[in-house]
Amino acid sequence: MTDWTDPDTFAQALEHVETKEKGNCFEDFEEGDVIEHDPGLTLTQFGNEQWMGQTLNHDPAYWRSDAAEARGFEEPPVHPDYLTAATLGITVEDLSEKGGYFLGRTDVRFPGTPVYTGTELHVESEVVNTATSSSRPEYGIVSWRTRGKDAETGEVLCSYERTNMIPRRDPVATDGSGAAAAEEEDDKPDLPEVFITPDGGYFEDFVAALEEADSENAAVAYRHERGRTQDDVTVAQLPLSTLNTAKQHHNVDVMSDSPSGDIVTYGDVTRSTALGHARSDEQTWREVGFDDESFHTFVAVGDTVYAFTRVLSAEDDASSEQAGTVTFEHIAFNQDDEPVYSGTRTAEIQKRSN
Ligand SMILES: C/C(=C\C(=O)O)C(=O)SCCNC(=O)CCNC(=O)[C@H](O)C(C)(C)COP(=O)(O)OP(=O)(O)OC[C@H]1O[C@@H](n2cnc3c(N)ncnc32)[C@H](O)[C@@H]1OP(=O)(O)O
Repeated sequence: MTDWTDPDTFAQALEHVETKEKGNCFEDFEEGDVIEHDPGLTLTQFGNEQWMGQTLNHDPAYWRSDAAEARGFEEPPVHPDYLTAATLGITVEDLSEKGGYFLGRTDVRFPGTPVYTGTELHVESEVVNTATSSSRPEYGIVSWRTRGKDAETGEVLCSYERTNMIPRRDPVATDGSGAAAAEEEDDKPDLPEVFITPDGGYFEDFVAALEEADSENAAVAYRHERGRTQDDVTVAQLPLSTLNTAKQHHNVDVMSDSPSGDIVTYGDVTRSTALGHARSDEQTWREVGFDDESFHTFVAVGDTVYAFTRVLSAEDDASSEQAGTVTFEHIAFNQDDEPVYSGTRTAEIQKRSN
């Protein structure tokens, strides 16, 4: 009788069997397709606190009732970074589990916030674009519009457009024009002469720094001191806690043979950590949205995520008298000073006068 667990026999069996595949390839996506994601999760206090704790998002309004009430919340709400990460995590099984990297995201908005713990999340995505990668014949580039909804009321809580590389079933011939164009780019830096750091983290501090920068060849740009070295918790545990099944985060065996050569940090962990560092140096009132987010290179276990901020504009038009609106560009970078993430963020920042 054949012993299927004999190593030689088993190796032969493995060679002959089919693998029941998970996820979809590039060819499976067509513009206009709408995908209702089956996974869903309850946004729990534990999940919220685990995410915020590990990414250094320690703003007391999300942890303590008195601080929450002082900011106009009924109770400590679900953090927008956790809501975003959970919305995306739920989509991975259908959209990107096959592999291929999260390249970028834009138009991240929270129409239904504040969201409180206990809310059940139901997510759907629509394919908005499919494109050939001119530099990587084994991949295509797909963009989806995703909406995370309150499963009970249908209210949209979080919405964004995201772009990934997705493996093709069949590689195509490409002209390599993408890479060639990149090489031709004139990359002479055009940095200002002066870099200004705001005196504090209130709205008025950002306004004053921008006014100072306006009068000379200067930018309001600075780095944050905190760093967070990536470990098993941030790389594997946090994405799985959002039901993100991307093999990039938890399958060392498969990833040893991939462009990164190792498991890598979930893009939402990288950006939330960098944003946590930035927020620790400001008086946030509310998060408004994020645009033009890009993931430039991999972050792996042992890498340290730091943050750099450039202040782009400040307007006195917030939803509350107690705050003003500030737009930032945040760049997450590693221990070798390489940018790993960048994006613009609009947030309402408390006024000192209140
Ligand atoms: C949730 C999740 C996974 C999931 O979801 O399951 C994750 O968290 S995973 C971890 C987070 N993620 C990363 O760790 C990736 C970091 N990144 C890189 O390591 C490099 O980016 C690369 C190795 C992937 C590629 O390297 P690279 O080939 O040198 O990169 P590029 O040439 O810049 O991009 C190639 C083509 O993507 C086009 N492109 C780039 N960015 C955008 C954008 N924002 N929108 C639209 N198109 C874009 C580009 O225009 C080019 O197109 P062409 O092929 O046509 O030229």
